[in-house]
Amino acid sequence: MDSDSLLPLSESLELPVIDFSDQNLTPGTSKWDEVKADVRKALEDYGCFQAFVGKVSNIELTKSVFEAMEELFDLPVQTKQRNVSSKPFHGYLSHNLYQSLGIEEANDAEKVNYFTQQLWPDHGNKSISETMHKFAERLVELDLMARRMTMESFGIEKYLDEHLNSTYYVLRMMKYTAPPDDDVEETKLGLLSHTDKSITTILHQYEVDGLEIKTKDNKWIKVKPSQHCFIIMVGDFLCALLNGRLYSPNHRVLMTAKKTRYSTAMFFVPKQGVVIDAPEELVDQEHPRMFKPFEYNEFINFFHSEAGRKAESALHAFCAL
Ligand SMILES: O=C(O)CCC(=O)C(=O)O
Ligand SMILES: [Fe+2]
Repeated sequence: MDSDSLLPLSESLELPVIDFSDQNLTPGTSKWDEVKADVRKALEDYGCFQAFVGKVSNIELTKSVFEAMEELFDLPVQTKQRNVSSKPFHGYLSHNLYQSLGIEEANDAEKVNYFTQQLWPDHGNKSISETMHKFAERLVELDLMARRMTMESFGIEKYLDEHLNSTYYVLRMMKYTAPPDDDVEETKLGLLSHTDKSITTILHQYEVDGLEIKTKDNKWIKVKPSQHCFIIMVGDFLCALLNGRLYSPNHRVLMTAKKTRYSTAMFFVPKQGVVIDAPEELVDQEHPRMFKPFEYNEFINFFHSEAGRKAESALHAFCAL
C-alpha cells in the first residue's frame, strides 16, 4: 500500500458548497461575480468544490441515471466488453472492486445511441440513451459556467471560446463492488490516489460514499454523497493552462461502507492535437512559466509509460520547466 494510507482522515473538514441553483446566474450580474469569487477561492484552497444545483431540479434525472447504471452493469461481462473505443482506457474497464463504462461525446445524442447499440446491437436502448444524453447536457452546462468563471477570474476570458472549442467530453459510469468483510484498508481501495487527466471533471456519487480528496496539507476529506450537488474538480490540464495557479487535487475511492457503490465522472478533455500552453497574461516575475507547451496525447502516452506511472506527479515529470 502507498504512503497515502498513513495520512489522517479529517473529520472536521468539508468541501465548500457553492450555490449554482439560481436561474439568473448569468455573466455580468453581481450574483455571477459573487459566485465566481467563491469558485476561485474554493479551487485555490481545495482544487474542487461541491456545486449545489437545487433541491428539485436534479432528483428525477440522477435517479434515472442510477437506474440506468444498475441495468448496464447487470449485463454479462462479455456484453459490457463490447463497449470499446479506438482510444485507450475509454471503453469498459474492470479491476478489483472497480468496473466502468465510457461514453465519448455523451452530449451528442448520436454518440450515446452508438454506445447503447454496442451493448444492444439489435435496437440499442432508447430510454438509457435519452437519460445519459440529458444528463451529459446538464453537466456540460454546469461545466461551462464553472470554466467561464474560472477563466474570467484570471482575466483570460478572451481565450474562452477558443478554449471551449478545443474540448470534448467523456462520461464514465462506475460501479464498485462491496469490499470483503475484513479490516484491511488495502482491500477497500476502489480507486488508487490520482489526479485527473482532464481539464475539469464533474463527479457524482449515488447514495454510497467513498470519494476522498487530499488537501494541500495531506489530509483526506471524505465527501458525503448529496442528491443536490455535483463535485467540480480541477484536472492536470487546467493546472497547466493556468500556469499552476490552480492545482489538481489527489483523490481516491475508499469503500468503507459494505455496499455496492455507483458514481459518474464527466471528463472535459482537450481534443486531439490541442497544445496546452499558459497564456502570457499568467506569466510574470512572481509567476514564472511552470510548464513547457505540450500536446494532450503526448502527455497521455507518457502517463501510461513506466516512467509516467512511477512519477509522483506525471504532469510535473513530463513538462515542468
Ligand atoms: O468514483 C468516484 O467517485 C471517483 C472516480 C474518479 O476519481 C475517476 O474516475 O477519475
Ligand atoms: Fe479521478
